[in-house]
Amino acid sequence: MPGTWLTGERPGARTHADDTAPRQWRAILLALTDRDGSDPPGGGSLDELERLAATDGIGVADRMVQVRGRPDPATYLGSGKVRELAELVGSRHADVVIADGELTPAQVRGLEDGTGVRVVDRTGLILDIFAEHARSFEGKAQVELAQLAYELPRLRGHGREMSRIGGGRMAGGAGTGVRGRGEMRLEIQRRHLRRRMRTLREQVRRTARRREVTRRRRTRDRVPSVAITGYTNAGKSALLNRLAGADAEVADVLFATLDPLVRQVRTPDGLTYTLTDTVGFVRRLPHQLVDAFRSTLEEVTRADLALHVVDASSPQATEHIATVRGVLGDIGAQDVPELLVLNKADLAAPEQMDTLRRIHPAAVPVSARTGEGLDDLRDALRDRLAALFPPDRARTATPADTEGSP
Ligand SMILES: Nc1nc2c(ncn2[C@@H]2O[C@H](COP(=O)(O)OP(=O)(O)OP(=O)(O)O)[C@@H](O)[C@H]2O)c(=O)[nH]1
Ligand SMILES: [Mg+2]
Repeated sequence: MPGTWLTGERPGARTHADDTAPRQWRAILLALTDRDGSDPPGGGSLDELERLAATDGIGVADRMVQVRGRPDPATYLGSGKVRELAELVGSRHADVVIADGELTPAQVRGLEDGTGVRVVDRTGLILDIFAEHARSFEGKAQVELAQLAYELPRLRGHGREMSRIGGGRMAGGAGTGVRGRGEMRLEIQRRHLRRRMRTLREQVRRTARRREVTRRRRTRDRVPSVAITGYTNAGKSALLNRLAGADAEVADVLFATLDPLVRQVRTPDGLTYTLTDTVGFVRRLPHQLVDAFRSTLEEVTRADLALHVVDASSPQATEHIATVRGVLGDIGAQDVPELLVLNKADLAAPEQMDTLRRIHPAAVPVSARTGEGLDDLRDALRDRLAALFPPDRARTATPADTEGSP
């Protein structure tokens, strides 16, 4: 499987001249920022990039931020800054440069030529993490699909810009006729990727269809469904474990969960509902992943209620809420009723908790760690479900009965 940028040379696989033991990869984080230093990307953004890097087993040697309105089309940074970056790479013994923004293939090449080390962007890093965490057949197929979508335009020699820069070098005189040999090889590679993508899409579609059948049966039986959603690392899996007595993987890394996990839960007054844990969101979630994971993400779209979990202890809690709602809108889940949960109440500063509660009066503060607030959450869930599924209707009506009625 063609992987992303680290395939075949995972961190730790390298040794340095002065020590023989394998060591962790070291990265320089790179960002462009507007003149006022706000967005993109403020400190929060590079902090998040650092967490993403750590999740992928990469340590951060240093950060470099250039104030610059628009990236240079060839080198991302200005040429003086590229030299500065190369010096930083050398003095910090860095192995890789990770850019917070999205780089064009030309910019990757420009920066790699300028620094002599591997250069990757945020999307490539996130794809790598997803590839490491994919467990199920479906998850792996989705990740590979996203990787191929990312790679397709990055194959050397693609596009108009490349036919000028690289095309001449690759095809120059080596082939016959109008198209050089390099260009033909490229076309074969591209065709191969596209064919593989079609196969993967079909696999993903088949799994999604199977899930759809199960879901339809539950709808017919009027079993309400609650989907846990939220930013990555918010504590979604921890909450599922608390509410459903499940044993979903809980880990202090980003994107620990990629596959939907469904559990049945009974409220104290006997209402049964399903609770689904699924993949978390992140700011600027790569569109290749949104496309590939659409059927997984749509678990929320089909749910009767979205349990939106927020890490209330994060300084970025408000941005995270906005990001999650944005992605939910993108996948067509904006009309699913939401119950907001302010998780990690044990960690959050009291002032921050007060602020969040003021802005979101209906939100329920809980701690999946200590269990605090869980009874309130169970009550809130019961009330919301009872409102959505009045007991008399739940027994008599079927979806077909209500279809088309006002
Ligand atoms: N202090 C504290 N830590 C929590 C709480 N809930 C979860 N955590 C921790 O936060 C980290 C992430 O928890 P998960 O349940 O894996 O988060 P998630 O939302 O499922 O994350 P992904 O699946 O990676 O998107 C873990 O280290 C948990 O132990 C809480 O209420 N308080
Ligand atoms: Mg999880």
